[in-house]
Amino acid sequence: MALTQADILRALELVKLPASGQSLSASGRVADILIDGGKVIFAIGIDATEAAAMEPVRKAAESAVSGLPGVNQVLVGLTADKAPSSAAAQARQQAQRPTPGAGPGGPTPKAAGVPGVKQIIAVASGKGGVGKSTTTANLAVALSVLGLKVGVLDADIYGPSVPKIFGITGKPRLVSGRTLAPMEAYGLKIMSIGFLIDEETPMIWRGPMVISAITQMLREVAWGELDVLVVDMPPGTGDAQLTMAQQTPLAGAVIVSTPQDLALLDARRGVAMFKKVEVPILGIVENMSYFICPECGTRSDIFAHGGARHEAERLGVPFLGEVPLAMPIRETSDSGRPIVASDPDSAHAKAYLAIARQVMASMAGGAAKAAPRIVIE
Ligand SMILES: Nc1ncnc2c1ncn2[C@@H]1O[C@H](COP(=O)(O)OP(=O)(O)OP(=O)(O)O)[C@@H](O)[C@H]1O
Repeated sequence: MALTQADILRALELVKLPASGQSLSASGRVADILIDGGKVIFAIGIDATEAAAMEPVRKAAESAVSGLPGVNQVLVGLTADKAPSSAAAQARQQAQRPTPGAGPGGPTPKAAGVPGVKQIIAVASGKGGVGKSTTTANLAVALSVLGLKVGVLDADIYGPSVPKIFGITGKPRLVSGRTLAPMEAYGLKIMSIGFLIDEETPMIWRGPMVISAITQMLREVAWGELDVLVVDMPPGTGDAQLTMAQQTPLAGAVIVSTPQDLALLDARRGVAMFKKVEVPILGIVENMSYFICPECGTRSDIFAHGGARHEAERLGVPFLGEVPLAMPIRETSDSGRPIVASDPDSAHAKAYLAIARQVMASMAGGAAKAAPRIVIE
């Protein structure tokens, strides 16, 4: 007999919520049950502040449903559509804000959220394809060249490309229990959501898995001691991105944009999203800013370069620097050798190093505190 949603809900009657003792099925929190042959996927709705407390419930739900006849794979995600209460957000903010004047190389800031990791920063973009992952990778290598211990967490559920940019093949190995060893490249510790989510998992099922996957990548990876963990966020400003920004103990966010008007509108939305969850903006990077002809050396400002600098000024957030549209950046990024690692003396690598210095300065200064209120038009 084919499995039905009623079978799933019956199995979930055995799973109790820790606070109330109510059964998970009766709580009304189970949503989006999808049954595909022997594969079952569903979400458990939570308040964003409950993520850690509800993780055992998620695991119990997974094992209860795994026990049903005919089930051969179960994926359960926690989803939060409510922002954490403002008191909780404030407490989180205070705990994470770097001590004034303390960069990642300086005195240890208070609770960074993940043991051993001093600061976690996000690299985000309001839309896809603007070069966010290329920027993440080169910024991470540049921070390491500047003397920091750096990790990269690829949280781009829609197109995890960090393994490719760093030329990583294979999967991380288990070190103990559920703890995974990060992969390593160019002296960085690297973990990607691509290692955890099956490539064939349809996009609509990825959203519900976001919180569990992020929690797992933050807490169940042996990161060791890091000065900074750079998170490559999924592009855009939808629910998945907002949930992720809430669930990751971020010290700040870098927004990548191209100079086009449309991309800048998206960048503005990105800035607004982080403000909403009270994550400081470290600044905006203008990628594919201008083009230098490799034949004649002539510079062309294809999209009226300088738009992002102007936008940053308008929004009252730091402008971190510009990166040209350049063949060597694309070639090295697409062949697993980020340019800052493979050609550190090139002008392009220097552009990323200058941005990394700005990011360090922004982190040390507690980011854009005096930014004006942002209204999305
Ligand atoms: N400054 C640059 N010059 C030339 N090519 C670039 C530059 N930045 C990124 N690229 C290229 O553009 C493509 C998209 O870049 P990337 O994957 O970093 O973007 P993304 O914003 O992370 O995309 P997605 O939204 O798909 O995750 C890649 O082929 C990359 O090599």
